[in-house]
Amino acid sequence: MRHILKKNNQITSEKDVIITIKRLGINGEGIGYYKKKIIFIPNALPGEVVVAKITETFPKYLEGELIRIKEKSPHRVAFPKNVNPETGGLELAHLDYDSQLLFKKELIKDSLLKFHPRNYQKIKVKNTIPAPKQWYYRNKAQYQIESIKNKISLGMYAPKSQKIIDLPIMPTQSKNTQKIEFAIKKLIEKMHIAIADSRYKKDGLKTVVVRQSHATDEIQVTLVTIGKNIKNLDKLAEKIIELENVVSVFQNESQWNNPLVWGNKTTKLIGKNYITEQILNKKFILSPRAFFQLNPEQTEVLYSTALNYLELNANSILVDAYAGVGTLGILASEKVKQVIGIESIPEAIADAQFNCRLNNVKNAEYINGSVEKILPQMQKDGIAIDALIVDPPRTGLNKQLVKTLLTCKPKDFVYISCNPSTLARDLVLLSQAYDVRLIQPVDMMPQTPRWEGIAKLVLRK
Ligand SMILES: C[S@@+](CC[C@H](N)C(=O)[O-])C[C@H]1O[C@@H](n2cnc3c(N)ncnc32)[C@H](O)[C@@H]1O
Repeated sequence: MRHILKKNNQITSEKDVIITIKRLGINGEGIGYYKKKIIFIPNALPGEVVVAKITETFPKYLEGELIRIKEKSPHRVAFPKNVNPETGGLELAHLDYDSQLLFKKELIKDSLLKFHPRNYQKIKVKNTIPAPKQWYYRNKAQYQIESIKNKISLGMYAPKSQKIIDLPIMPTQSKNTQKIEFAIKKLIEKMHIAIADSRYKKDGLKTVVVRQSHATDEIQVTLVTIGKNIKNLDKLAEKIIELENVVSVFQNESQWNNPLVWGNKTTKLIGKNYITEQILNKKFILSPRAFFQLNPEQTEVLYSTALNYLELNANSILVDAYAGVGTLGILASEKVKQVIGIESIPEAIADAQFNCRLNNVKNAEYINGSVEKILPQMQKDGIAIDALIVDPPRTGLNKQLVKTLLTCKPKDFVYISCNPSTLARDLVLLSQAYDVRLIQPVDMMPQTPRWEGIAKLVLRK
């Protein structure tokens, strides 16, 4: 047994243990048991017998680090070559792709079993739809930047660490977005741009976001800064826009006390106001802060599958709740009488309204505000909703909102979710009035445990 000094200066023991891995956890870690206590071991696979080091002890569970594999899973594949194994976002890269798809089907089945919405045993969970590309699919890179002893690092934090992996090779990130991040780092070094430093609360550059349109190749760069006046930032923007495919550079201002990457104020430094993306037969403009799926090719599959689950007709009033830049509503607009979109970010609403004009859509209206406030108001105003799409963030639907839905009762209802736990939780209440006909997982993020799926709900007669 070795002894280590922990972060909180307590001496604890650290020892190697042999664990049989039973299943994968929600974050893709192997799960086993040590002395009847659950232990999470990243990079270990079900069926494997591994030697692990216990790294953290909590009252209800342990965390471990994989030291050696004694018995290997037949589903283990080689981790991509030349990639730093500390790089985050590749939690399942050591598992073959068919098993990744199965894992994503099992994730939602496990959540249904945990929360058991009405008739959960009868809910049909379909096989996960595979992504067209398993590698190099991500269209947006959001890299942090730091300068320590005059050495600049631009990249992502290693999991559970404050260490930035400098210019990581990310085999899920599109090659162009990586190339532009690398080129921007060189410019920052050459032009001596100030880097934000939390130790001395020194203002400067904090994050470099590069997003590329799959349809047009246009690249939008956003420089997130702490503070407004960063010396030579405009000159840096002039250099960045000369890089291949870059059409605009923005500055987003954040503050030290902001726990999020993005601050509230975004201003254009140079170039176009937006980039244009295309999904199926419709075009969408994207301003820097607007949400857009990270895997554009698979987004077409996600959206067309979701819309096919709705029985829309020329008399339908469709509500697209959590509308982003209006994608789903605009794609459905030809089939319905009216689309009403609800979205909380004002810039996304402006994009959605522009997108309607761009696609000559005249029967869609976008309302800025929270779904929790706008839907009850619509109900008070006597607007009868025939069909509803909700596509909320990971937290799922607020309980009060679910109660509103149970009283306004749209006949057709599709729930797009990025979190199987909150989906299963919300289905408990929703299944009081709705039958959950099926759940279709769609793999938007190969090599990661990130989950996306669609639930089709039909009002019970
Ligand atoms: C998962 S995204 C979906 C966007 C869009 N449906 C798409 O696929 O591009 C969730 C969206 O909901 C918005 N949002 C988050 N909370 C909200 C709320 N309480 N009310 C309205 N919109 C909200 C976010 O700004 C984001 O655009």
